[in-house]
Amino acid sequence: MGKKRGNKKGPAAAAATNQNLKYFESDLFQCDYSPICGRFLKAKVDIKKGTLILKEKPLVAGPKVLSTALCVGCHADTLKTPAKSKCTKCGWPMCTSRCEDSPFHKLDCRLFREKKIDHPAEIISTDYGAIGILRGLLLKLYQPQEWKVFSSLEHNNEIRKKLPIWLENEKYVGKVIREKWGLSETFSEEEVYSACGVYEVNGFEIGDFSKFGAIFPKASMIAHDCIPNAAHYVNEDDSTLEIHALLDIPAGTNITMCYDCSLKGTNVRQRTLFKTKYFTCKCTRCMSPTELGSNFSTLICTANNCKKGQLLKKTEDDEGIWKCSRCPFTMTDEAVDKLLGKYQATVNKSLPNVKAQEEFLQECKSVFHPNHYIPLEVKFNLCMAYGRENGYKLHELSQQEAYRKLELCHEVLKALDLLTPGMTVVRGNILYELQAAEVLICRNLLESGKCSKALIKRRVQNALKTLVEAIQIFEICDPMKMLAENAKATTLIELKGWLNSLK
Ligand SMILES: C[S@@+](CC[C@H](N)C(=O)[O-])C[C@H]1O[C@@H](n2cnc3c(N)ncnc32)[C@H](O)[C@@H]1O
Repeated sequence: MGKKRGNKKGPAAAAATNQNLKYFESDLFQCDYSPICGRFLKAKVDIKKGTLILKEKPLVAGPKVLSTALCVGCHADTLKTPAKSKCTKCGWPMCTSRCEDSPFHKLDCRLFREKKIDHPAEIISTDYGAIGILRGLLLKLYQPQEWKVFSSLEHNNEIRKKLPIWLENEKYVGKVIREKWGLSETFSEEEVYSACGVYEVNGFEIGDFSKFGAIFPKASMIAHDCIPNAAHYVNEDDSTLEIHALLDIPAGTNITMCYDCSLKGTNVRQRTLFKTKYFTCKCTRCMSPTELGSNFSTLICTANNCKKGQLLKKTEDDEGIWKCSRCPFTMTDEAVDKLLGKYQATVNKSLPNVKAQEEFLQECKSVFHPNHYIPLEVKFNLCMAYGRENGYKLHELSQQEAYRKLELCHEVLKALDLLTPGMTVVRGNILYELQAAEVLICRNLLESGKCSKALIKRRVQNALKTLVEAIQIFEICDPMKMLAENAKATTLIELKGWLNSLK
């Protein structure tokens, strides 16, 4: 991680306090300001977990910087599915004439028409990636009220200016908008770079994750925390964003989201947050070397005469040295990152089945604490894979495999309870798999006659509760709503029926 980076807000954020904070308020929350994280949202009343805190339509949305060849209406990749049509008004490429109705294309369509700006002649052009930023800038010309909101959003220019991203913005956005499209009189350099920053710092990814970003001003006021109490989901059909409470949020408490990778270790989270949002998180989890006792980043000492001690980084240690708890062995941050990168690459690419994942977990034992995020990710994958992968069915699991699935689900849940408690989708998935394993075990036990009916009934009652909790989580998460409906219509009814028959 190298040197600590200060988070003190610069003039842009200070100026933002002069903006009408009321714009960002609702019955449930108010907007406040701190010199460390700028504006943030705070609960006005007690908010119960599962509550819909906010539902918002995008202020603007468009392709992300560096996107190539796409439909300017629906943003489909026209390299994969060639554009068959053109916008009848501005002539830019579109999949079909239906894409012309896209609300996102209105402002750029008007400008391209008025200024006679033609689409790039080349099939592959990164100019398309400047359209998202242009759409933000066009609020200045066509929607001044919305421009006030857009231009008040945090851009972190003071930090971005010193990073390679600034040159990338200049090459792929500044030059395209101001020089190629001839808009240097219309938009100053400062405005273009600030709009780039607003997208980077506040943008939510929707649709094809790598290509399409949107600005939801109210949601973007929510501060980051590595143990968040709220989460967002985007409805892909109408691009609305919903924020739900993952936990009970008492009145006066900050509403927080995890901007990225809550299920990674501190080194990875901090690096990603700085790279994408330009700040260093100082939440309680980041400040705790053991990540609040979870050992999510803890390594096992590999020194020949030790192999037992735990390797931790003291967060106040500027040099980023990892020290063994039992011997003088140390590792640098760079060496740790290299090690993590190597194991993460294996997890991402070369564990094709349950057997390979179980073997990998054995290998991990000499390097990582059992709760380290890398073995934990594999354990999560295994929870989902046992009885599901490659066409092999849940009821085909042996009793031993079902117990293994159950054990893994409990292990993962324990870590989630510490680090991402509440109604997260990950928790919903694990609960769903846990009840499935438990029900299978109970059916086998009943058949074998090795367990009393009363005990089996108690276990099935618990499995039912677990299933209900999983369904409640899926119901608030847009991409999982269908699964919730299916589970209610089938699994839940079957389980209740079975429980009734266990008299
Ligand atoms: C999406 S914006 C949040 C709204 C912003 N605070 C504002 O006033 O417009 C994200 C930026 O807010 C700041 N921020 C959010 N959470 C933070 C935290 N936990 N610690 C420090 N800065 C934070 C960072 O500058 C980050 O890049």
